[in-house]
Amino acid sequence: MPLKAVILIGGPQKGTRFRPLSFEVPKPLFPVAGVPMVQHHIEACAKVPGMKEILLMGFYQPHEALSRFLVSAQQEFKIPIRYLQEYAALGTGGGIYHFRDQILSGGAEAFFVLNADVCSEFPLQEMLEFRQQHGDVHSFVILGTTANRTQALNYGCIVANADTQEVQHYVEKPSTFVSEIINCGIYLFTPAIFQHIGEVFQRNQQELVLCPYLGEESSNGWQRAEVIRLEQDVFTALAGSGKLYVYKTDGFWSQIKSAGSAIYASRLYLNQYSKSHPERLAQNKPGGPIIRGNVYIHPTASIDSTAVLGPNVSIGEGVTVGAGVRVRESIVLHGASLHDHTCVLNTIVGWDSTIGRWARVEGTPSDPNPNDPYAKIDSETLFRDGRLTPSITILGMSQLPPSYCSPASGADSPLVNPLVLSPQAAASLSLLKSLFSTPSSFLTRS
Ligand SMILES: Nc1nc2c(ncn2[C@@H]2O[C@H](COP(=O)(O)OP(=O)(O)O[C@H]3O[C@H](CO)[C@@H](O)[C@H](O)[C@@H]3O)[C@@H](O)[C@H]2O)c(=O)[nH]1
Repeated sequence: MPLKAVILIGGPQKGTRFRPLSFEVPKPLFPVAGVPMVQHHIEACAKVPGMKEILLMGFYQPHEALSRFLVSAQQEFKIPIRYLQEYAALGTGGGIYHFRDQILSGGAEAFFVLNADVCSEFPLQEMLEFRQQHGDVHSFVILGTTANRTQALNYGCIVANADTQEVQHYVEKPSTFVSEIINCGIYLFTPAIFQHIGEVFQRNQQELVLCPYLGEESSNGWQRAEVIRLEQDVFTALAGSGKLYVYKTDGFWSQIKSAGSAIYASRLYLNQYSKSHPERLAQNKPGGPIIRGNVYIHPTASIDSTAVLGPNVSIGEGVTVGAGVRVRESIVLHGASLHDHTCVLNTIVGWDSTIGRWARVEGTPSDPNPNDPYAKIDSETLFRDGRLTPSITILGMSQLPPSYCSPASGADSPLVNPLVLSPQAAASLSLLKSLFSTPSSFLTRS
């Protein structure tokens, strides 16, 4: 069966809880377990038999980093991968409706939609099989998992028939308890979904005709009608109609909203590597550093043989790790340098940062409650009850990466456009530059 996949990558106004890291690279390209966050999605989609094309959909201006990533992913996974840019944030349903012809081109009979900001085992094949067994061929499937009663309120909540798994009731982020089964942000649709999204679009348009002032916020009323949320506008209406089913997974799953959740997601993916990519996990070797648990080291990194790394450590491209260094539960991003005897725990060390000799950089883990099997990571608030929520430590980068500072090169790629920064974005980037150049020189003690 010809299949497609759409990965919703959002845009620059999204991912605010991921700052300052999302200022430097778009959040979907942030490395998790050594590879860009969305590469895990792409890899899972590329494995599904019949997959014809993978579409990344968002409202980022195309730029060099994204374009380079797409070219290398196409080569690695041997499947067409394109970026479709929304002219504005159209919501989780508006973008796929706007680009429906592109999604269905080539005769796709079904397609997956995946939120970029989740990490998962991505049981896509299982979702296909589940649909064969439980629904009719035109039914839609949501991937669901179990959360605890309190945390479920932060997600889309699903009430399903216990025998058939048909969704009877769907409420997006309810204010009181509805169900422990939550929406994982991974869906299997057939082309028939566009009729349902189309109905919402028509309704939005009619509302605009009746109440034209509704369109005043946006420069254009059409745009407002095109903003559609899959969850509130479509799933809520589909629940109870016999067309929407939930496939529950016990496999690992987490949102990646805050930078702290990137360390947790890295741990989940590194665990998975022992089965899926053992070659990506560092081994203890004579003359090499001491490895504890799951560790990813980029082949270009230079690690002193007396360093001790792990568990859950990802070391990026060109990183230098000196003698006697200890790193645990951390992500060290490309170009960073950890001088001799530094200790780095529960931290993200930003691109090109330098940590001076004997420095200790330590954050507080923001893991889910280990005593609750259904606990999810809490990434909602920086402050709770007026107090700063303890979290991982983040060192920003010491200078802006070339891909963000200079106009794009490589005119042969169709995606490459000169980067256009709005005045606000340019101002915040220069503010960041000044803020983050100071701490990393502070940390250098040679
Ligand atoms: N292309 C595009 N992508 C978007 C847009 N708005 C959001 N996204 C992408 O869609 C995903 C969901 O984003 P949010 O709107 O922030 O929703 P959420 O709070 O993460 O909740 C969603 O995901 C949960 C699971 O992680 C679900 O439980 C919940 O029901 C909902 O689907 C993210 O990957 C985000 O980048 C948009 O206008 N356009």
